[in-house]
Amino acid sequence: MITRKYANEEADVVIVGAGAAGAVLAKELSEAGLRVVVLEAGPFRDPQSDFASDELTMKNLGWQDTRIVDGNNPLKMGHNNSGRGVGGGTVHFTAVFLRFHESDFRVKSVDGVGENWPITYQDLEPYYLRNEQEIAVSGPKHFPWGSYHGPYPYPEREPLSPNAYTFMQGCEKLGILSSVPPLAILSAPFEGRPPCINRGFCNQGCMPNSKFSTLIVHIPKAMQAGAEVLADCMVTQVLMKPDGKASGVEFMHKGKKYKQRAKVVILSAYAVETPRLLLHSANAQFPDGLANSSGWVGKAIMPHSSHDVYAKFDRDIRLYKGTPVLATTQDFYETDRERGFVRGYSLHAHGARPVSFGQAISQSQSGPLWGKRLREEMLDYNYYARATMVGEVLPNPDNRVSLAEEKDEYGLPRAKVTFSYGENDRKLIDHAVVTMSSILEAAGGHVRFVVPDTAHLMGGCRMGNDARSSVVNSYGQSHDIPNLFICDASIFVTSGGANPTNTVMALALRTADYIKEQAKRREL
Ligand SMILES: Cc1cc2nc3c(=O)[nH]c(=O)nc-3n(C[C@H](O)[C@H](O)[C@H](O)COP(=O)(O)OP(=O)(O)OC[C@H]3O[C@@H](n4cnc5c(N)ncnc54)[C@H](O)[C@@H]3O)c2cc1C
Repeated sequence: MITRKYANEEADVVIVGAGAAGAVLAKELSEAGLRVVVLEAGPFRDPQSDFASDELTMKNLGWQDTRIVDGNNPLKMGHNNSGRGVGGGTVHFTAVFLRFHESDFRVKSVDGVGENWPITYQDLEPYYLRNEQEIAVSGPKHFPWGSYHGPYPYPEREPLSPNAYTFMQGCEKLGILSSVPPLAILSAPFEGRPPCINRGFCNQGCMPNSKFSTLIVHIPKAMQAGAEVLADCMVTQVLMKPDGKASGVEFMHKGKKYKQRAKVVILSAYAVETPRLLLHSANAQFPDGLANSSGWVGKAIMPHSSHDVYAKFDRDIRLYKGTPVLATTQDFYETDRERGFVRGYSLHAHGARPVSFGQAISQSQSGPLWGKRLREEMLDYNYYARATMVGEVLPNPDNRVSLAEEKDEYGLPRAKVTFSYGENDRKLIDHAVVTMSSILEAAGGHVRFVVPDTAHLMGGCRMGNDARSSVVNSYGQSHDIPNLFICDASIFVTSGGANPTNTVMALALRTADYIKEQAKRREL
């Protein structure tokens, strides 16, 4: 049994998923006086007792349910993708907190590929700023790329890790500009939280609370304002009324089924679970799934291409030291036609703990490594530096989330995730791998392993002005069902070449303002 505030009542808003977007919405809407219920599939963790400095144990922060993957480049799911639990992916994310560039919102006009967003950079700018101020992002006095050059609310992080120094050294030798990135990690005390002490366990959950997550920032504020946050509650269906509006959701808690009625339903369950929920909530009125008159639900999912380059040095680097990403370059972000492809990428100096190092090099492009050879290579862990790319992947409707035949423990069809790179994506990756290799070699290293990888899934319910070719409008409101909103990484139209969470949270703030306005005008 769970105790519930609105068991027999209609809440104003029910939010599915307490991750980056869901928690921002919960805070904003409850502080505006709306009666909010948040349903989160995973647990409500306490950083001090539930986070361990242990790579393997903390894999449980990721969404580990089986997904069926196919396509020419099947995606790695699990820890690498969504989070599961209050805070969602922000609990184990690396906290690189970049903005998208102006061109990201207009790729069709600028480069003739993909689709334009229904909003511009200027529409999101005030929300980026609000996010950065609300969580005291630390960053350089002058950030060289994009439209915003700082200053960030808090000073940039010091000291740099040896891996970051090495990356910066290589960049300097090649005339590539590099910088400390903006990070959602404190460089000085803020709201009772201490500055980072460089333990380096950001991807395992930050025990001292120096790294931002919505678990420790937005959710407590939402609860303070009256929001009900129910953990271990897996939403299994969006419920509909005969008039074609959503009436609430059905969810499971400890094997028992419950319903939560609400005036507004918001799905913030990330790029796999949101389309899955819409597709399997199909009914007689919406036989192809909810919000899917366009046929675009599940389509055009995009990871970032995220190949890693590992180079061996004669000196110690010690990839475990410090915050994982302390150096970056966006010199290759914008289209340069001479390179033979459009769009671009960011490069980060990126730390790696021993288990992920071993896993990575065992799957490098030069062939699988195991047994004695893997062990011997791993003994040299301390001498490796690593660079990683965040590469823009173009949207392709064939890359999609659909429903598999196989059922999960709730009797729901599992998500099937299909992904293949296109030609532009492959050329971009090749270019980035050469650039990363040159940087590490210029710093004195010898490239030993190139490891294919992906990160940050986006898309699957893209926003747009045309209801025939998009799922939601620019506020995340479904074109088909006016009281059903989608607000998470699934509404991205293109993927940009930068880590996405600042953009996810900026979109959530904008959607929250829109819903607050609607509530004021009693249009909910
Ligand atoms: C290892 C790693 C490192 C990353 N590093 C960075 C970084 O440095 N910078 C950056 O910008 N981004 C980074 N990201 C990406 C970032 O985590 C995501 O962009 C962000 O969390 C997406 O936000 P979201 O709200 O769409 O989904 P999430 O934050 O994933 O939240 C979705 C929530 O919905 C819940 N949920 C799903 N289905 C249901 C259901 N049916 N019922 C109830 N609840 C449900 C999930 O449990 C989850 O808590 C990283 C991600 C990973 C995995």
